[in-house]
Amino acid sequence: MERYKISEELGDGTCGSVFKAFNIETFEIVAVKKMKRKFYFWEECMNLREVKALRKLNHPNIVKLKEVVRESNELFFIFEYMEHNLYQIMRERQEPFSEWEIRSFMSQMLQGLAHMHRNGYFHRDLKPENLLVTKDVLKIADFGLAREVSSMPPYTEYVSTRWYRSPEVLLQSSSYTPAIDMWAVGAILAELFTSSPIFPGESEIDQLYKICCVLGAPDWTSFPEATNISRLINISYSEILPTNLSDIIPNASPEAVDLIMQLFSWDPLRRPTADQALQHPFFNVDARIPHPRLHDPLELRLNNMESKPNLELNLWDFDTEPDDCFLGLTLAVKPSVPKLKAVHNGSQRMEEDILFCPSLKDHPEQSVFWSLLTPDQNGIHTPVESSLSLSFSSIQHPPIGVPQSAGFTIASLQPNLPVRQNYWLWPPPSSKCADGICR
Ligand SMILES: Nc1ncnc2c1ncn2[C@@H]1O[C@H](COP(=O)(O)OP(=O)(O)OP(=O)(O)O)[C@@H](O)[C@H]1O
Repeated sequence: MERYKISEELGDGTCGSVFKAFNIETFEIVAVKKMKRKFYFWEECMNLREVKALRKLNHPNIVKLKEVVRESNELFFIFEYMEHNLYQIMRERQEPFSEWEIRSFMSQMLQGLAHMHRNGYFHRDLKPENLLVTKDVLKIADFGLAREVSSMPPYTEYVSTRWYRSPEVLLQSSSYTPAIDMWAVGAILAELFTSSPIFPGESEIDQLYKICCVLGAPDWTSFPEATNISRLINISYSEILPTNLSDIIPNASPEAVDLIMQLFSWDPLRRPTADQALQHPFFNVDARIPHPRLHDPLELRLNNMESKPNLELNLWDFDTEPDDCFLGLTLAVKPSVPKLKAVHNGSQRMEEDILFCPSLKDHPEQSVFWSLLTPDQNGIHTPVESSLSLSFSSIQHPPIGVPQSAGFTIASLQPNLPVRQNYWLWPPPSSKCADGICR
C-alpha cells in the first residue's frame, strides 16, 4: 500500500471506509476501500462477494475494481475513482433534474444492472449512495451484498437499506430474485424526480405502511411463502387508499409514472427486468417535461446531513457464509434512530424525534420528518507488514452527457399519509455542509 498516498475520506460504509488516494507510481487517482474486518488468508479475500462479483462484471456502468491488497491482515480494494455519488448530487442541487437527465442516469443504471443480472448476480443494496457519478457517467458500486442468482434460498432477510427494500424482502419471503433490485430502481427513479425518498420508512412495519399508502392494499397472492406476512396483515387497510402517483410526483411524465408503477408491482414476477425496463417508452420520450414550481408558504428545510438511513442490521440478518463482510462487525452496527431537524420559514429551528407542526395556518395537516444517525468516522492506519495484491485489468468508458443544474422545493409527497411533508429538500450552498459529505 506504500504505492498509494491516501488523502481525504470519501465514505464510511458498513463494510469499509473509502478514501481518495494517489498512486505515486502511475499518478492515477483511485478510491481505496479499507475493509473493517481483518483478513488472515487470501482465500477469504478472494471469496468475498464483492471480489467474486466484480471480477466477473466488466461493464461501463459498473465500478471497476483494479486491485485487491492484503497487508498486515487488512484488506484494501483499489477502485477506479468516481467524483460523486448520486445522493450527494441530489443533495447539492438547487432545482429538480430534468427528465432528460433522469433518463440518462436511469438508462446507465439499468444497463449496468442488466449486465449484472445476465451474469448471474443481483445487487441487493441499490440506493443513491451506491450509484457513483463522474462527468455524467453513472456506475453501480458496493457489491458487498451482491448475490449469485443461482445461490440457494432461503436467504437471510439481510440488510439492504430499508427505504429501497422490496416488499418480499420486508416480508421475509423465503426466496427472492433480481426483482428486488428492480423495486429499488423504482424507488430511485421516483427519488430522482422529487429529490426525496418516496418510502422513507422508520421501521420495517412503517416501511410497509408507507408503501401501502402509495400503492394501496397489497396483492396477497404475490407472497405465498412470506414468513412475515403478519406484518402486512396488521396494517389496517380501511384507512389507506391508493395514491395517484402523478400527484406524488407531479413533475414526472406519464411514461415515467407508468414505469415507476410497473417497477412497484407487488408481485416480483410482474416487475419488468432491467432489459425490459430499458425498452419502456420512458426511454423513448425525447421531450423535456416542464417542472411545476411548487410553492408553499411554509417552507421547511430538511437538514440533509441527517436525511439518509444507515444500513440497518439485525442480528438475525447475519449470513453464516464465511464471505459475508458483516461477520465480526458488531461495532459497525448502528440502529436507525430518527433525529430530526427542520427550519420553519428559514428562521425557527426545531430538533426532535418526530416534528409535528399542527399550528400551520395554510396547512392544517401535520408535517413529519425523518432522518437518522450520522455514521462515525474511521481512521486508516498505515500498514507496516508485507503485503500481497491482485490486479484486475482496467477499461476506459466514454462519457455520457448530462447537463448541469442547481435547488427546488417540493410539496406533499404522500398525500394519503396521516401526515404531510412540506419542506425545502436541499440546503442551499451556504448551509453547513463543509466537507461536502453531509451524512
Ligand atoms: N470508487 C469510488 N470512488 C469514489 N467514491 C467511492 C467509491 N466507492 C465508494 N465510494 C464512496 O464511499 C461510500 C461507501 O462505499 P461503499 O458503499 O462501497 O462502502 P460500504 O461499506 O459497502 O457501504 P454500505 O454501508 O453502503 O454497504 C460510497 O457511498 C461512496 O460515496
